[in-house]
Parts: sequence; structure tokens; C-alpha cells
Amino acid sequence: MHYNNIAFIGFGLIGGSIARAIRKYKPESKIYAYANNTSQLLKGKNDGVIDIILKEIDDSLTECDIIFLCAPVEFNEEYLAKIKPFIRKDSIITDVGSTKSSIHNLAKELDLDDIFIGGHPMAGSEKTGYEASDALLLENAYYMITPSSKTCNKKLEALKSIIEMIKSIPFIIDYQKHDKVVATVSHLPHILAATLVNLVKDNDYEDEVMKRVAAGGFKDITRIASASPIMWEQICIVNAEPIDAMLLKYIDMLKEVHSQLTSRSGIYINNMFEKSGEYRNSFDSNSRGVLISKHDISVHIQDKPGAISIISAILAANSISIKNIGINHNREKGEGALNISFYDADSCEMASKLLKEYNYRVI
Ligand SMILES: NC(=O)C1=CN([C@@H]2O[C@H](COP(=O)(O)OP(=O)(O)OC[C@H]3O[C@@H](n4cnc5c(N)ncnc54)[C@H](O)[C@@H]3O)[C@@H](O)[C@H]2O)C=CC1
Ligand SMILES: O=C(O)C(=O)Cc1ccc(O)cc1
Repeated sequence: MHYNNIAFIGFGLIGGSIARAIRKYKPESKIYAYANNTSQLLKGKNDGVIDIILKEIDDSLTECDIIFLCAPVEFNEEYLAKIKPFIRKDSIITDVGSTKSSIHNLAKELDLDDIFIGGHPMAGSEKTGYEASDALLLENAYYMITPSSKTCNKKLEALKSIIEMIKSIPFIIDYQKHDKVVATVSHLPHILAATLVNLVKDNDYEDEVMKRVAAGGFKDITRIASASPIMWEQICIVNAEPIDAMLLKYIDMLKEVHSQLTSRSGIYINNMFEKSGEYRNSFDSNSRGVLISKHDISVHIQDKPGAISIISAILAANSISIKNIGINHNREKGEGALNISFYDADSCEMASKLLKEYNYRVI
């Protein structure tokens, strides 16, 4: 199975970015797209990203080996049901939605749980639409994959290799755990950003001085307040339970800050920033993933003695200097991911090509 014919239902920021990346790294792919926005589809066709615009959800989908659902999460669920009659048993349906349990439950109800594998790229932006899409948007970003208990290994591996091909980092996770994780690190922060901006709006002076002088810190933490209202309405409603559980914990934290401020406890405030600073500084400095410099590659190696020395010998024999080399112990890429950085782009490209010729899997 070559997974050559790839369909997109919804063709905006994320669908467009994945399609562009597929076109870049596997130009021979045949890309089909359907969306409720014809102008985005026409642009995609003009750019050479889309081969076939689908006017309807119909049996053209039977030709497709993998179908990406890339609309807001509630619409993805509607399309899962609509496309069911046209999908081959050996195809894969995946989605890019920010919530996973609800669509997995539906897949089970529809008896599609051997065909549907959840997906969620952990990168994006506050912008929307195909116009904002970019082949490099998801590069070096984690891409969560949520298999079901009926997902077969062959399909899982196929989806993983597409994700690796577009230079994202596959991260397999249980779908219920996924929803709790993203409720905390993505959904709640979007709600906080929106409410903070609205706090300023509702409390500013007539001359809008707050808006005018809002400094870098405020802008940094509120960029995502400009995200798509329809997309976030659907995410919040579909993932309401875990978001609400974290929101309640957060309200308790704010109440504690309020109480400590009332009693003017400088020590409490100091400790609060001490604790947060230490933890925040321990985050990966490159939020888009584990590859820090532009001249890095990651090579999958078997976990056995001598594996690293073989690779360094291949590179040395071809006069390619290594700047840094080390096993990725975080296991984001699974066991045996070796990170190598080079001094310049040419060395990096040559090394990647060479190691691939030796049948190493390089991303
Ligand atoms: N924006 C982001 O940063 C990220 C978004 N996601 C997820 O990706 C999905 C898509 O988000 P974006 O690409 O950002 O949104 P977008 O607004 O840029 O694109 C949505 C696409 O779906 C189409 N669409 C909307 N309603 C439709 C309907 N009823 N029928 C057919 N097509 C319809 C639109 O025409 C557009 O092509 C969402 O499920 C979101 O949760 C995941 C990771 C990051
Ligand atoms: O713009 C940002 O920083 C984001 O956080 C984008 C984003 C939005 C939704 C997701 O499910 C994942 C990532």
C-alpha cells in the first residue's frame, strides 16, 4: 500500500499546510480536497497543491488511501459519518482536530474504529485559512497520534511515516489522556488569553491608554486571543469536561493569590515566581520540538553497541564534520533517536542524503 492518493476535507491553515508539505516531500502524490470555501480550493489548485477539487462527498473518496479531516472539530465528526459509505476498508481516515475522545467515540459507534486513527499536530497559529498555510508550519512540532484498540500496526506505521515525511515528530498517546493534556496546555491558555484581553477592553479608560501601552509580556501571552471563534467554540464545547476541571483548579489558584495579596504576603508572591521561573526555564527552549538548530537531523538507530560509531564513521569518511551528537533521551521520537547537528546547511543536507543511502531513517 503506497498511500499515494490523499484527500483533505477542510482545507484551511492546517489542511493546507499538511497538503503543501506532502506536495513538497512527495510530489507524485495525488491530492484531493473538499471544503465549504471554493476560493481556498481554487487557490490550492492554482498553486499546484491540489490535483482534484471534490464538489461533493461522493465515491471519488474510494480512490483515496488516506483522508485527513481538517475542519473545526464538530464538523469533522459530521464528515466522518458522511464519508463512511465511500471509504475502503484498507484506507486510513485521520483528523487534525484539537480534541480526540468525542471523535473516537463516534468512530466506534460507526464501526470505523479500525479505519479511524486520531491525529493532532501541536503547532499552528492564531491565523486561519489556506492563505496562511505553509509547508513548514508543522516542521519539528510534535504530532499527536491517538490509535484505537482496533488500529492495526500497518496503518499506524503508515500514518507515522507520513507525519515523519512532513518533518513533524509523531507522539503516540491515549485519546482520553490527550484531551486532559491539551485542556491544560492549550485550551485553558486560549480561554485565559481571551478573558485577559476582554478584561482590558472592559476596564480601559476612554482614551484607551491600557490598550496603547500594553507591553511585550501582555502581547506575548495574548497572541492566541485572536484565534478563530468558531474553531475555539467547538473545541471548548467538545472538550468541556477536562477544560472545566482544570479551570476550577485554576480558579482556586487565583483565589489563593487573591487571599495572599490581601494579606500583603511578599514571600508568597516571591515563591510563586521562584517556582514558576524554575519550571518554565526547564522547558525545551525550542517550543516546536527537540531539534534546536536548523542544521540538525534525527536518525533512527537500533539500540545496540557501536550504532553511533558506525554513523560517525560514515560521516567522517565523507569529510562531514559533526558539531554535536547525542541520543535523544526524552524518547519523544521513540527509542534510538540520535540527534546530530552540523555547522552548516550543506553538511546537514549531505549527511541526510548519505545516511538515507545507507538505509537509515532520517528526519
Ligand atoms: N489553528 C491551529 O493552530 C490548529 C488547529 N487544529 C485543528 O485543525 C482543524 C482546522 O483548523 P484550521 O485549519 O486552523 O482552521 P481553518 O479555519 O484555517 O480551516 C478550516 C477549513 O475547514 C473548512 N470548513 C469549515 N467548516 C466546514 C464545513 N461545515 N464543511 C466543509 N468545510 C468546512 C473551511 O472552509 C476551511 O477550509 C480544527 O479541527 C482545529 O481544532 C489543530 C492544530 C492547530
Ligand atoms: O498559536 C499557537 O501558539 C497555538 O497554540 C496553535 C494551536 C492551536 C490549536 C491546537 O490544537 C494546537 C496548536
